[in-house]
Amino acid sequence: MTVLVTGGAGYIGSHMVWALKDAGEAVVVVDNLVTGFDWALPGDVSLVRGDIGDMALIGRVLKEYSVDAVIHFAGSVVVPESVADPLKYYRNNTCASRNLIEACTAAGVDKFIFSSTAAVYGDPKTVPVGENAPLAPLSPYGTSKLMTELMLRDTAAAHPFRYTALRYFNVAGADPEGRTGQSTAGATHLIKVAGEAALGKRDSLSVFGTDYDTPDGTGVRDYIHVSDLVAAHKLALDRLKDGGESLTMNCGYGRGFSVLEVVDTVRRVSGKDFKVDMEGRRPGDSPKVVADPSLIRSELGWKPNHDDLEEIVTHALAWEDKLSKRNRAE
Ligand SMILES: NC(=O)c1ccc[n+]([C@@H]2O[C@H](COP(=O)([O-])OP(=O)(O)OC[C@H]3O[C@@H](n4cnc5c(N)ncnc54)[C@H](O)[C@@H]3O)[C@@H](O)[C@H]2O)c1
Ligand SMILES: O=c1ccn([C@@H]2O[C@H](COP(=O)(O)OP(=O)(O)O[C@H]3O[C@H](CO)[C@H](O)[C@H](O)[C@H]3O)[C@@H](O)[C@H]2O)c(=O)[nH]1
Repeated sequence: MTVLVTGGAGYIGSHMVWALKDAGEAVVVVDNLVTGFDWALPGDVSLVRGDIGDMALIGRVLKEYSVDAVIHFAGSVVVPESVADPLKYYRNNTCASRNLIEACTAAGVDKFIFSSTAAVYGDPKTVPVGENAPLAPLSPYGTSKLMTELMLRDTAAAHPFRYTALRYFNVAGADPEGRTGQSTAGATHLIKVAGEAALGKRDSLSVFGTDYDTPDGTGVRDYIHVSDLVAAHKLALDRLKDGGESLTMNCGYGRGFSVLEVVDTVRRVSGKDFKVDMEGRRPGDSPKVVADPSLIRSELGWKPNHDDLEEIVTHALAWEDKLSKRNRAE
């Protein structure tokens, strides 16, 4: 029995594939390589290059590889881009996921794990935010993911189909063994951008918004190490295999750091100073988003091993350095 990882050549998906291989699971990846890289995958993993919205292709893959569970990472991920180009997000996140889910029900694949996001909460009234908080995304990205959560809920009510939706908070860092990391070209994520600035790949970093109602006026996020996130998926997969019912859970640590705290940490860990420009707020951004992780801890017995901003930044910088050497060698 094989696990299909969609978006497995991307940042988080490639970490998942390495972790599944480490656990001895058979894996097949479907990725169109729009933002992913085939070299991020272990050499012996099958990569089917194609679109998750292509039902005929997905149907063939589910059958040919005897897939019994899907972990669905493929999608478009940049909040401000979704504000500028909402229909891209409804096409590539909502419509493509719809087709993928239908292909699963048609093939009788009944276990599904979905990459949702803290962006479904928008600007939560209470922080840390629990799963029962009002869902009010501030961006088409968040709405496109919430719509997929709703499709999963309705599909599970109508078909023999069980899912786990994990609402990730801000994923960062890289594989501690240095096998993969975030390689996204033109990345917009704070820790990635700060790492690039520290290594001289960018001239400066912009801080988007300095007048939020937060201790230093900059946005606060719950940064979670990608390896802890991937471990939560493995626990969720095992739970579904044991017959667990559908669940939606936050995946974060329960504490937040401001943009300026992240910048300070990157400067300290790298030993490199870089220029920081104070700018206006970025469209679609929440002031403060921090997880209440009680549910995932109790349901999955999830215990993070890397809840340390310095460690997250250390691994992100180590990968950034490796990526520079790789790009120079090409
Ligand atoms: N990075 C974060 O902080 C974060 C937070 C919350 C949720 N997520 C979610 O996690 C998932 C993975 O994000 P990531 O940061 O690894 O992004 P990424 O861009 O590195 O990975 C996405 C992968 O999906 C592939 N892809 C995109 N559209 C596709 C399609 N239609 N068909 C086939 N392949 C396609 C890309 O080529 C890429 O390899 C996304 O669904 C994202 O919304 C990420
Ligand atoms: O160059 C930058 C980049 C970011 N920020 C700030 O840093 C914080 C984090 O921004 P990111 O772009 O790193 O992440 P987001 O919180 O916007 O979104 C990320 O986390 C979300 C979940 O919280 C989503 O799921 C989404 O996929 C993922 O991009 C925000 O306050 C943002 O304004 C800056 O000041 N400068």
